[in-house]
Amino acid sequence: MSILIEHISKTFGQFQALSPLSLDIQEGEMIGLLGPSGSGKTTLLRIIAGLEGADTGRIQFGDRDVTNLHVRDRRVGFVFQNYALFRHMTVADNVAFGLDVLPRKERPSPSEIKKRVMHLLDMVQLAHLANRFPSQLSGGQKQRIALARALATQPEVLLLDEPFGALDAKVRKELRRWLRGLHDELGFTSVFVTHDQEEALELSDRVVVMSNGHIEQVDQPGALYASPNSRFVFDFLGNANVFEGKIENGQWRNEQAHIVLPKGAAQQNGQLYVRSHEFTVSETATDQANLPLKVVAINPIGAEVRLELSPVGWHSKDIWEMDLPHKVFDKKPVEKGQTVFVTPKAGYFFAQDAKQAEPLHW
Ligand SMILES: Nc1ncnc2c1ncn2[C@@H]1O[C@H](COP(=O)(O)OP(=O)(O)OP(=O)(O)O)[C@@H](O)[C@H]1O
Repeated sequence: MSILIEHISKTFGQFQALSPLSLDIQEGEMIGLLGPSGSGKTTLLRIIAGLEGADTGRIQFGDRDVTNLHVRDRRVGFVFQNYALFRHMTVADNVAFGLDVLPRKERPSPSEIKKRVMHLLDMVQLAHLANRFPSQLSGGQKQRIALARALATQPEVLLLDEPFGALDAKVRKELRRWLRGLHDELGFTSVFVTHDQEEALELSDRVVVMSNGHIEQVDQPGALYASPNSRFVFDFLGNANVFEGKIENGQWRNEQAHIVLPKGAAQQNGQLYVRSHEFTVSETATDQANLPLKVVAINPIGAEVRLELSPVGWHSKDIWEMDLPHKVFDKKPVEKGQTVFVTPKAGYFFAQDAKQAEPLHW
């Protein structure tokens, strides 16, 4: 089922939670709504669901205008972060719930409901827990039951609000893959809310990046990472470090630090965004850059070592982060308190008032 969102806006009192925004979701797509807290993700999801009314605009599911349709008539499945299972019902009864409450003429027979529930429990690989109560399940199991329950009425649209937010990193990753598999197998359309960029990039066909009640960018994960269209998206996706430079003799200068412009770069003041893996590190300045930084922390993170670096003799809004493969770090280990020099290999440059970044390579 495709979903068309046109000029949807929402205010709570004086507060504009959503500015008029539009979005076209294809049938069978998995869309991630990504953004910082308060950016309007949940509000948009609730409006799609029919749990919240919009002030302006309209929503269409396929050819059906559902703008004024009650939540129960929209035929969407929901999954929330906090499972929302009924504590006094068994797992099987929880999954059957959506079918049990259907109006009589739409409700399948008790034996058909039983069959469907067992099929769903098989699908989420928890048939052996059918007679347990929610309190006897782990968080990951509860969330899979919540998903089975949401799918029981065979919705064509599945809406998920931070579905894995309360789970630990490993279970979260497993459930993500499993959800993606289920989505592809059953072919429904999914919209999920997350503030975890890794989750959004890994799971979505397209990511909708939101801030302050509007959409900043909609793109496939790879395109979003390669071509962020604003400072906000750049900051929000991936660890970007910012060097703010004034142009002087073909260099960007920031107090004692400087970077030589790459060939072809326009001579303008602005901000250079450099991702945390796009540097080299050395004990002295290079011909290309003099960017001294003091090592304030060294953290092994998975396959890489992350250095936290504080500028020496120049200013930056944030601590810089640099990710090095263990092999590179082990060859020439640095120590906490030491001053090192970094040299960018690539970056994106935002000229003073420009909205669009220019990709740069040295
Ligand atoms: N019922 C409400 N009454 C008043 N303000 C609300 C209401 N619901 C949401 N808001 C406000 O609207 C803004 C957007 O909220 P929303 O829950 O959509 O954000 P979000 O991006 O989902 O955030 P989070 O990641 O923290 O859940 C917030 O500033 C929130 O305080």
